Amino acid sequence: MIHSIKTLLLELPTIRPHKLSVTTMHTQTLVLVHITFSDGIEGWGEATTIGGLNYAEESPAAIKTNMDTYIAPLLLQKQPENAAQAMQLLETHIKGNRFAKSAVETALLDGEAKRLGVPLSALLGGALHQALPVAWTLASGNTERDIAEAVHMIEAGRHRIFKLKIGLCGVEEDVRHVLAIKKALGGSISVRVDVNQAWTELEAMRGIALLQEGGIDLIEQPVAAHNRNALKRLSDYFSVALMADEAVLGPQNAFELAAGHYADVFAVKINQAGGLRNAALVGQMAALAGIGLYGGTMLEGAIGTLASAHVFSTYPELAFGTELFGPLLLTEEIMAEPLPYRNFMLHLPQKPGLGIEVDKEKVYRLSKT
Ligand SMILES: O=C(O)C[C@H]1C=CC(=O)O1
Ligand SMILES: [Mn+2]
Repeated sequence: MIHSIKTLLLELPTIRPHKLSVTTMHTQTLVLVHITFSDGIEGWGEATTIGGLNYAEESPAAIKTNMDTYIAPLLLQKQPENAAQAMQLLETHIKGNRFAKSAVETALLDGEAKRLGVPLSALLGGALHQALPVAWTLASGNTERDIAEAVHMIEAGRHRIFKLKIGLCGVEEDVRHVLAIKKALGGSISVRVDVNQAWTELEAMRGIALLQEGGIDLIEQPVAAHNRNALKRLSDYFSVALMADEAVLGPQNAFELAAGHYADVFAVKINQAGGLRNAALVGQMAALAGIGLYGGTMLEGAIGTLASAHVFSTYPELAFGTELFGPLLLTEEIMAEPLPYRNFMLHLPQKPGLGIEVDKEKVYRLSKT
């Protein structure tokens, strides 16, 4: 039985300002869900978004309010027997709120996996990968600083795939910034860009042509998420891989995008998909449609990052790797031990549930409530 559900807000500083076309982040707010069960087992889940309401339609405050006011009381009253029943209950009575649902499902699956003594991925069919490549986002807003940061990451064995956030400056200025970094890092390093919806279709035609010519590997969400027809026209026209990110939501919408081949690659995010099993389904559908997969992040802390890693470990292939670097952007460690990042990869913990213990005393101390 579910004994208690608590939702905590933790606002943690980032290691440097993180500049996107939609906002500049100085902190990240983690919404943690802590479930205790009557047999003494505990489960943890997490939701994050980016820059309040700048990126998506659920804010941290709204996630907590809806958890405390609607979702937790419903689960405590109905006492679903497993995560699948819980998610069906929430689908029936709670419209939207994909991020909150993802956090709850993570906590429930963490608890179930601990009870069974298996890693969380086992409840999703089992892991096909024991380690996942992890990209780093260069977003300091300064070309020289980005190059120095990338060189440091390569030398430290941390990252050799870099994603650059663009879309704030003019197309030509952004392209100059990207190609200067590509040139400085050399041919063996993968450089990609994320436009976060900032370009019109005509700007995208100009920008993508120059980036393709300059050896950039992947162009993420160049146009508005709702403009799926433009994304498809661009994907059909260019040979460089185009990735849908903000456009990819839950399974229903991913099914339509996959069936119509609206992009070459999907960035899958557990929050955007509305949970772990949904994110697993989105990945399987994309794979069936011949669409490449990329393990996306909503800049989660350690809990959401581990949950995402368990999902992505079940994918048949991850042609473009992952960007599960969220905890490395934060100044505070909230787990009993840091996540195992080694040799440019995140290694999946083998212990039951998410696989790494939360530093409970610390998260309660840091939480605002
Ligand atoms: O992909 C996004 O749009 C959001 C996020 C992922 C990495 C990063 O730096 O920002
Ligand atoms: Mn993106």
